[in-house]
Amino acid sequence: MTATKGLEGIVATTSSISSIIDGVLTYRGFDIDDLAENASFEEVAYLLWCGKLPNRAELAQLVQDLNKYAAVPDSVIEQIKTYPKDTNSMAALRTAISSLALYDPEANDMTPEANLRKAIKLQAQIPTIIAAFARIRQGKEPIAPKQCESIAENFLYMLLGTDPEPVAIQALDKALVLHADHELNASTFTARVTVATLSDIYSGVTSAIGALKGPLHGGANEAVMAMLEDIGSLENTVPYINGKLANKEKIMGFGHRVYKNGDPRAKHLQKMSYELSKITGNLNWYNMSIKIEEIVTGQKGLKPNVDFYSASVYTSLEIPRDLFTPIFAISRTSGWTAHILEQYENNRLIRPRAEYTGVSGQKYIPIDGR
Ligand SMILES: CC(=O)SCCNC(=O)CCNC(=O)[C@H](O)C(C)(C)COP(=O)(O)OP(=O)(O)OC[C@H]1O[C@@H](n2cnc3c(N)ncnc32)[C@H](O)[C@@H]1OP(=O)(O)O
Ligand SMILES: O=C([O-])CC(=O)C(=O)O
Repeated sequence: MTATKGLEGIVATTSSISSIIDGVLTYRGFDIDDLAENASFEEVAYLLWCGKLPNRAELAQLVQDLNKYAAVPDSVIEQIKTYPKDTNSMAALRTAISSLALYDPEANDMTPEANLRKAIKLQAQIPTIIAAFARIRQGKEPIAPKQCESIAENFLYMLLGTDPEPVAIQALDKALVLHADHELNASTFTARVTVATLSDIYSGVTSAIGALKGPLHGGANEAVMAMLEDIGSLENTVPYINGKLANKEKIMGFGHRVYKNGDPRAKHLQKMSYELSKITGNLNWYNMSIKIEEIVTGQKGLKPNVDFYSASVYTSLEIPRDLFTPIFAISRTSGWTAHILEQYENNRLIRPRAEYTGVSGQKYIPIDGR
């Protein structure tokens, strides 16, 4: 038995949800370029869960359900109030999502109808939790969700406390479409492994959030912004990045396990970053990002991934840096839960093998003899 480091190139499951063959990302057969230009996040979530685009009545029903479930149990909000004020935002989200299960009477109901309903509940409640956490740590009361046409609008409203501008709603909605699913990425694989033991959907999403948190995966978008802030100016960009590359340090937001010729989502986020920067009148982050891309692609051949330009997009939307990865989680909840439903439909325990590299033949020595 020989191990493949990082399971690179291993095909671990079949799935009909999304595909990244030949550098083209599709959700249920629809090209991401088409969806990014035309679909709302709610249409995409429906597509991922149900395998087809919703008609008007189906979409209206989903929006109604998302509004119905968006409020989070008071006990969960009270618990968030007890978190230390400097809690890591992904740790807070992970803990709060896990505790949601305690208050859902159908948490352990494994019927397909209950599981789809729980997927919709999680999709509705995760934005509310993140916005509540963000306000509570500032000493403010959380804002209850209102009846909205979109998760993007409701989230910005609950986070910022004012009705968001249409341009901000559209930008966040498009970012959610772009992040919704991505074949067997690390967090989705994690979710599938968890529920393949026939554990519940809350356990699957809680595990997935833990995997998304890391800077080699979803945590990279926050790390990109930290890097931009550390660089500070366009003049400092070239020496800073050259220094990192000379030290063989990774540049966050570049490279990908599967895409070697570029991530098809990055161009959309780059365009959004430019357009939003023009509106805010601050092109600094965008110009620095372009310069970084020039250097990293020029010297290492590495292309920006989905996390790179999303950092400047979210900053233009006045979203605090440590909420970037939780926003990724809002979007990816649709993909995680679609994969969880698919796993349940045709389940088998996921249990690979390890190539043993330890010592053998040891004999027990009584403790006083060691
Ligand atoms: C939503 C997402 O999850 S997208 C990915 C988000 N993560 C990041 O942006 C973090 C930065 N990028 C990386 O760490 C990697 O490119 C990953 C984790 C995304 C993919 O990793 P892998 O396929 O395992 O590639 P691995 O880390 O082995 O890198 C291969 C080589 O390219 C180099 N490399 C890869 N990414 C980078 C980078 N961002 N900056 C500099 N060098 C890099 C590695 O140092 C390594 O070089 P070596 O062969 O000389 O040792
Ligand atoms: O697929 C991956 O390895 C990471 C990624 O781009 C994603 O999760 O969107």
